[in-house]
Amino acid sequence: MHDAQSTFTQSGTSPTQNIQHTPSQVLRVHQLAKAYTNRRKQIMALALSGIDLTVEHGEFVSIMGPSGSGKSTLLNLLAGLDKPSSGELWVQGENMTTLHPNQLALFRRRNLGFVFQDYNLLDTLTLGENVGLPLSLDGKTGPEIRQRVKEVMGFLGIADFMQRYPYEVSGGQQQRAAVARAVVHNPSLLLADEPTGNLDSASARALLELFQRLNKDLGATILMVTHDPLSASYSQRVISIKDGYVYNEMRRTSDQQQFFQEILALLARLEEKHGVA
Ligand SMILES: Nc1ncnc2c1ncn2[C@@H]1O[C@H](COP(=O)(O)OP(=O)(O)OP(=O)(O)O)[C@@H](O)[C@H]1O
Repeated sequence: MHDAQSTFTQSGTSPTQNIQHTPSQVLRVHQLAKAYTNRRKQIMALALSGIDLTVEHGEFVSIMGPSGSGKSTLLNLLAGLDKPSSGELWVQGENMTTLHPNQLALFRRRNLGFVFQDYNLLDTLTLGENVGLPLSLDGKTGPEIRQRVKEVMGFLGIADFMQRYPYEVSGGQQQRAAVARAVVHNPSLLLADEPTGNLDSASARALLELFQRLNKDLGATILMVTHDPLSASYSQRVISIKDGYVYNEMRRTSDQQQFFQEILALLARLEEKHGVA
């Protein structure tokens, strides 16, 4: 174990003057590092050790990597749920690492949408109420909320289930409602953590096709963490991470089947390097 203070500067204190933003970038991550420390500030795990990446407006990007490579840690930092040990991240040109907690909470609510593996819907609310929640929290009026909820649930093919409770619909329908809730406020960036992890293969494909439609038809910018090469083949770019740094970036230049084969080959290389036979 190392001494955390000797390895990292505090977040928000590293120089940012030389970093160039372009308006087309929704997300920019510069030298992001995260060490988990114990109470004595000794490093227990160096989960991320200097990640650089950007996501442009209208991109659909996947993050892949072996177990323990730092995917969840990265997503938690991007979501503002945890603080980096060093480095910076900007969403829509705003440096999230320097925002005051209250500003950060508001910024996350307005600019980010989240989809989790286990849906995270509130059981005491109908699907329609769940979907409308981000708008209610933002002080929108009843008619405005109803109109927008209807529109988004219609686009995602679940308008008929508006009055049902989560336990009255299938897992695939719950996940669509979770996606509707994540995009109802038109976030700058949709973050998805293993969104198909609890779905059967037909529902998983349907959900990924919806992600593609959100991306292509509505211009949604999506960053999805996944273990699954088939899921990743629906995106346009795959960023793989290994041992806490970016190992490789691969852009889809051919059809989905070919991209799927390229991702399988990449994963085999990643696992070789990891010492897995
Ligand atoms: N709260 C924590 N405290 C200490 N170490 C942690 C903590 N969370 C994660 N780690 C360590 O950080 C490293 C990266 O973990 P992380 O969960 O980000 O990986 P992952 O790629 O998401 O893994 P998986 O695919 O298995 O979910 C691992 O070595 C893990 O043991």
